[in-house]
Amino acid sequence: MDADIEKKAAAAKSLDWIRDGMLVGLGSGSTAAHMIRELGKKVADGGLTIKAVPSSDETAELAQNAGIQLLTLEEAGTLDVNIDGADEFDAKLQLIKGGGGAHLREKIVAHNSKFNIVIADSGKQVERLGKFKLPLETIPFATKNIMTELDGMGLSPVLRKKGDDVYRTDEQNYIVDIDVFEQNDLVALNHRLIQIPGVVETGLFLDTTDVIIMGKGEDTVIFEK
Ligand SMILES: O=C[C@H](O)[C@H](O)[C@H](O)COP(=O)(O)O
Repeated sequence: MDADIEKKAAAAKSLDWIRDGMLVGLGSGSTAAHMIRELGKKVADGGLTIKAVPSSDETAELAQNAGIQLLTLEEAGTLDVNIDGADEFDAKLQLIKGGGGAHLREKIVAHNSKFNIVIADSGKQVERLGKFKLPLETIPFATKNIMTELDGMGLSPVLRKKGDDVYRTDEQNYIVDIDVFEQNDLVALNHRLIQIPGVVETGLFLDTTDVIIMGKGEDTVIFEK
């Protein structure tokens, strides 16, 4: 089944959780983009009034074009619900995110939301996280040394590029992708990674998710905590 059909199905279903007057976190990536366009349609129809906080510059532009009223996180404070995509998820509702380099702001938005919904196509479901390389957002000043340290930990770091240039996040940091497939204790690993000065955030979302809506063909399957 076409992954995009499943992304659309999951995105459409997630709007069942949105109520009038809510403050909504908007994730990033192609699945979140489907959700934002659908949300925009509901707002334009006049049936729904919400305000939203975007998790990336790209999402902000998309949401503005969809007619969704945006707030900064500072203005919003705590959000009622956040809807975002994922690169991988497992049976414990643990995620790898950051394939699009947005996981720093995404994690901040998730942390500041009362309820977190993840939307994904069925190709994102895995038995064990780590086939997808784990993105780390790093401070440019420290990145070469961080990569040497990660190499010493056997994590095969790769600096993300965009064409011939080094990829820059919305916060103007770098992304280093690492191999965590052989790692048995992701909680301990995450803790160790975040302790390295200059590692700003990891793409491991281990305990933020409340519900995962997975597209399965044109239907959806729901996984709850
Ligand atoms: O940095 C990007 C985000 O974490 C996305 O939510 C993630 O990469 C999933 O993207 P997509 O829905 O395009 O597969």
